Amino acid sequence: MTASEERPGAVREAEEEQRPDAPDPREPLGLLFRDLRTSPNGLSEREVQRRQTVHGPNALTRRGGRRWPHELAQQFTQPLAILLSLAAVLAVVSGTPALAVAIAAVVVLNALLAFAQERQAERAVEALADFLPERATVVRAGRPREVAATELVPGDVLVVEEGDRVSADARLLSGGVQVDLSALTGESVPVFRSAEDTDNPGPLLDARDLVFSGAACTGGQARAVVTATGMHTELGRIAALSQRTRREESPLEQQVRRVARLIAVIAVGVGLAFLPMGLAAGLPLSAAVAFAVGLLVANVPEGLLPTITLALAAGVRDLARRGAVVKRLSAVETLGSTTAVCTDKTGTLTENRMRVTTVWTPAGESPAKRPAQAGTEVVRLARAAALCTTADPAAGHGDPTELALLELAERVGSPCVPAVRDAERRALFRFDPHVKLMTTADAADGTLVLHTKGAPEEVLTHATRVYDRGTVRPLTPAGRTEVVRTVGRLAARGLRVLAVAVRPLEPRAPAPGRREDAEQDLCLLGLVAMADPLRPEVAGSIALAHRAGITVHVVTGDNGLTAAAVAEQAGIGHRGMRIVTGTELDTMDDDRLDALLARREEVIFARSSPEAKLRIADALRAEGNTVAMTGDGVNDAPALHRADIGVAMGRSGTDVAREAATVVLTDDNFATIVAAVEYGRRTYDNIRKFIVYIFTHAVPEVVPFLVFALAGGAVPLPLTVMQILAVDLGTDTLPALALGRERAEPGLMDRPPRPRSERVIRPAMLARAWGFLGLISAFLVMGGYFLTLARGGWHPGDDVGPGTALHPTWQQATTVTWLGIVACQIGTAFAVRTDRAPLRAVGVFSNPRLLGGIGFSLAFAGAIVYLPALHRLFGTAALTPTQLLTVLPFPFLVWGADELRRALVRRRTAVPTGGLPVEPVPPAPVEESGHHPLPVLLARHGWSAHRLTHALGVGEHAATEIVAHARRVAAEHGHRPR
Ligand SMILES: Nc1ncnc2c1ncn2[C@@H]1O[C@H](COP(=O)(O)OP(=O)(O)OP(=O)(O)O)[C@@H](O)[C@H]1O
Repeated sequence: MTASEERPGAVREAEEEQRPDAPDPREPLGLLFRDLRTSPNGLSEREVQRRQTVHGPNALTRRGGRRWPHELAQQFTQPLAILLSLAAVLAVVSGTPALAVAIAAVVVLNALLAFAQERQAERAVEALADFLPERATVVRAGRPREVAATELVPGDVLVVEEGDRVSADARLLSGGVQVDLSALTGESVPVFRSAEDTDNPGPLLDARDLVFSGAACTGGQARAVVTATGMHTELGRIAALSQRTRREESPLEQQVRRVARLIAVIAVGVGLAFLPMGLAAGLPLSAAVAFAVGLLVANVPEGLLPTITLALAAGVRDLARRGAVVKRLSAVETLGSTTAVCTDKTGTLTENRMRVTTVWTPAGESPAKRPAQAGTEVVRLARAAALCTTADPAAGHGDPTELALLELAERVGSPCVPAVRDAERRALFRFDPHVKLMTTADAADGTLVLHTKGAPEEVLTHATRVYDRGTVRPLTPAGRTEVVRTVGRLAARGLRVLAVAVRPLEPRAPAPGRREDAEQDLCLLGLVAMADPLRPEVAGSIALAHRAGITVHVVTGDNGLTAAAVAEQAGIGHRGMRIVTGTELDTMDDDRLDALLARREEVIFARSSPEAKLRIADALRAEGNTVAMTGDGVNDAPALHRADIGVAMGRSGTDVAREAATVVLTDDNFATIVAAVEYGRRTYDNIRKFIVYIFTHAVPEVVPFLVFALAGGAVPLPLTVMQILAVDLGTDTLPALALGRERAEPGLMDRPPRPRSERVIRPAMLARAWGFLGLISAFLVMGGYFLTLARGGWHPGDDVGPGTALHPTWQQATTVTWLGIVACQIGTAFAVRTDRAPLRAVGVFSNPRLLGGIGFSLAFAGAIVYLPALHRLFGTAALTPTQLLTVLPFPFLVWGADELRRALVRRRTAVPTGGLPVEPVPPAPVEESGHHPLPVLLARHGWSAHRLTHALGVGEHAATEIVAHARRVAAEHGHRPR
């Protein structure tokens, strides 16, 4: 059975669309080269350009059909929309068609708004692809070079390596690779594909010498000729058939949806309960029903969910601009609750710009500055190290460690030309992060020499001899000790140390086929130590992370002392630092690992394997942490999946890691992770802000009805249902959206992380919305209403019905109530901009969107109050200047009251509530946690006297007070003394 027979009919149709001249990828290689008009040397640039015009870009185009009508229709079947539609039907039945039309308008407007916002959110996520252009290595005119994956054409010769994502369908020419084809087959176990396996009668996807676009290469290396690109690839055909999958709802959105439904149920209950009250107050049945419907509409938070989606999408866009590409909307909220970050060292904390600073051979240590200074030992070492590389500076690719070694060889006067090096190479065992070694077999004067470089302890394990001043002698225990001591000394300076060794093979002996055979009986040449500067912004970010209560662990393949020195420079380890090596971790059971991490010390996991990351992520999560974990290699993918937030390096990372991650850093920088946490917190805070804002208006909308009902007919209705709708859907919409883009509140990163279990709507928020801001607003608007009535000569019980003398006064009074609500909501918008801080701390005019939104509200309100055409619809009347003046102070009163409340809250909890405030100071020497009671006390909370005085410049007396305070704060936050 062939591949096409196996696949469904629709696939076959898609297949028929294939270009008639497309060659069969399984035909003999010679024929395939002829049909594709190419050769193992690849195409010329000119030919590539020509083919690009013929075949178009190598990209998938969406052919999912028009889906928007379906998506729009879905908005009308949401429970809240159905509820409101029922309310509209009720309004028709009760004889108030205007209200029914208004509610229907609400439903339609809301659906349109939600639809537009959903699409914008989707587009924000889709647009992220632009931030992560895929690259591919191709051989063109005989030379390998990196190009954008979209530029690939059939006939290109592709180089596929571990960690790459295959970007076109291709037939292997040489080598073998392990590929994960799950994107095409759903089967996640990697399969081996080799140029040698050419006998493939089965389905196309099973052909053992083919690789396909969308596959991830998890091991090996191969060259392959591209047979199909873009929509003609197997992946393209699947994409052509598949529908766009619906975006998954984030936990936050789910929570809010549940709350919105709950509130809707309450609203229905309240509406029903007030129906008899309305009747008792003397209303006719139709008016009572309209009144119940009004209450219902007032309480249903229709606009909440789309506004949240939009705020998250805005967060995604802002983060992308800041260098963190977030692949799921929900990641924005998870980022905000991060409690632990596990970071790589090289490239994330450091710049990944290596330079060899010291070379050690048994002849001594040398700074290896100029050829003249380099002895023959140094030159021999540098040459061996340079031969054991795959980097090519001219082609613009290569591991910085290797680039540094090539540069060293050049510096000491023995440059290594990559093309010659590669031509002389007979075997290559790439750097393996598990064994931490790399070995090559290179031809030299008719014989082969094995060159090995790697982590010193690993090289030492496989070395039996040492090259010492012109002679080869056995590596004695004393000799080993000296090497180990030297490594320790260099590593303690923060240098990355590699050992270099060789083994010449017997004349005419073949290159070893297995790594184990190559890496044995080595002759040690010496050590190279390289410096990799700390990124300048890292220390500040670590301090910020500490202030925000986030623990930073380093998980590195490097030496513990090197990592500790770098960590120390970065300020990691403020509460104490532990170094755990890979071997120690292997012997540690899960309970001990949990106990270690529960101590809240920062841990350096040195010489760790990628699998260790998975264990560490699990242990941290078991401790209740929200874990962000960085990674760049193929083997990091499981840990990136398992962490709450997998962070891949966009520049240096492999495609596989980028795919597994939730966040991709386009600048590989640790500082961006902390910035992303800050954005996450800010977005979450902003969502809470507009929730408070939207909830607040329910009170001044419900209270007028209550007063009316409870007054038993003595007080005329202060607010009409249409007026409620004008607030909910007119004046409140834009300010709510604008609050979603509010700046960060000062102290945002001085708070401890939000516990995972905490709900987005906290009781304190409801208390503030309903019990404080809402009540004040209700009090003010009712005051305005009665004042207007009284000024017009009204007494309780007077008839204000149409045709009576008091009717115009009543209309003006309801207008005052309505405008009062609008005014109070303006005050509320300013009040909710901060949760604790005074508004001046963020700037009264610092959110131009909000000012614009309020401007719109005012214009809308002006139209409703003064445009006669709208008076009938909304039951409003033009106000006199005096009446306007009644409403004028409302925003200031609401806002001012909340400023006072916040000032009181701040006084009650005067200290930053976060983890203890920490300055980026050098870690205290261990002896300091000695016998003096003060340091002991401080150390219990992660502080030492030295650090305290150093950080704050205070004397011992002040320090004592601070410690006492620190203890109180720590106790309040559940930090038990250790
Ligand atoms: N290209 C290489 N060839 C040989 N040995 C290497 C090579 N790169 C690194 N090493 C050795 O392996 C050790 C571990 O390197 P690895 O790349 O796994 O970790 P790292 O990059 O230092 O740490 P991190 O995980 O923080 O990025 C290094 O300390 C070095 O001794």
